Amino acid sequence: MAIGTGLTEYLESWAGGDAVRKAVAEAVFALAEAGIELAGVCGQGAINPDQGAIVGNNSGGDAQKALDVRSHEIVVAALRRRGVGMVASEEADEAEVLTPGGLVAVATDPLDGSSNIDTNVSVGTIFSILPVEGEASPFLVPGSRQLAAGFVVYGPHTDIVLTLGEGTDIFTLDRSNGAFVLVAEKVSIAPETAEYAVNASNYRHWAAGLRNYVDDCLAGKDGPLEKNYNMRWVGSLVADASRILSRGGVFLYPGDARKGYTHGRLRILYEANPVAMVIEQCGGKATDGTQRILDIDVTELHQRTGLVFGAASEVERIGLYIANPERRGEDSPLFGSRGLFMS
Ligand SMILES: O=P(O)(O)OC[C@H]1O[C@](O)(COP(=O)(O)O)[C@@H](O)[C@@H]1O
Ligand SMILES: [Mg+2]
Ligand SMILES: [Mg+2]
Repeated sequence: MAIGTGLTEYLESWAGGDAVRKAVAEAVFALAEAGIELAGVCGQGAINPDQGAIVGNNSGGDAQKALDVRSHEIVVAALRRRGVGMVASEEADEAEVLTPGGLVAVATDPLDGSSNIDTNVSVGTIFSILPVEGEASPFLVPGSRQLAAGFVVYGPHTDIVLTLGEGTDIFTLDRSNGAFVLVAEKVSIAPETAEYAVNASNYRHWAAGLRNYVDDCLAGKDGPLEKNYNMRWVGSLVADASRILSRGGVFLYPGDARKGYTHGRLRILYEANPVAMVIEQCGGKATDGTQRILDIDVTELHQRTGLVFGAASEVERIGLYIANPERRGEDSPLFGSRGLFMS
């Protein structure tokens, strides 16, 4: 598809006469419609002072803001209008049937990064589109079953990052006419990087392998990795993922020793799986530290997972550090020539 193609033409041409593809396309249209509405709502900021108010807790135990609840309602209403069969959301304990007989189900984080909402930092809506087949839950399957996935980012511009399983493409909202326009096709992530993203305030809770990796990044050119690293952490997964799509890098949110953080913070169904599919479709990798995210069994809607994704070689390097903490990753062919165990 040519750069500048509208989302409608792009999806209609991809779907053709295939019933499941048409259902996927309808789900993406729904998410685009919800995205336009949410971009407006988020853009109001403090003009609407109640948005940041805490109104309860979601099933993950996170504080739920008024805007989280509103985002959930906007996304669910759009999916219902477009005939999506079922929805599972960060903001609802249970999955909900929207359209009996619908061919696809959507798992969503309706507002990712909502703790940032008052600070005018990019937030977004993450989505995973799965097939509905028989009576079994469409959600309790590995992420490799996703038909499509992506996220909408409400930042200086509103983007939809989308994969239909044939590469990852990016659309930007043209605010003059309300249409999403293809701006980047078949995005690729360079396998090597010297930029990592991690919430380093958790350092003391990490396992030795991860501490060793970050220590070696901090040692820069003088350490075993023999290059200077840069660090970035937005704290909105969609914004950190967008940066990695545009200029490379790796993101780490591992499990750690804090109570409730054994499997990290991020939820596999509607955060890690869709981001992992997007990243793999760019040639990157996504693991829980050692295991491929898309191969992990999902047994609960709000299941958590460690998440490491981005530049393929760096994700592999991090896996070696985690798997062999005592050897500081020196088994890796990617390790610098001055590894700690090398003469
Ligand atoms: O505050 P922390 O521990 O750095 O966690 C940041 C992570 O939490 C999240 O905000 C979780 O998403 P929600 O805002 O949807 O709960 C991610 O977007 C982000 O990567
Ligand atoms: Mg989130
Ligand atoms: Mg959220």
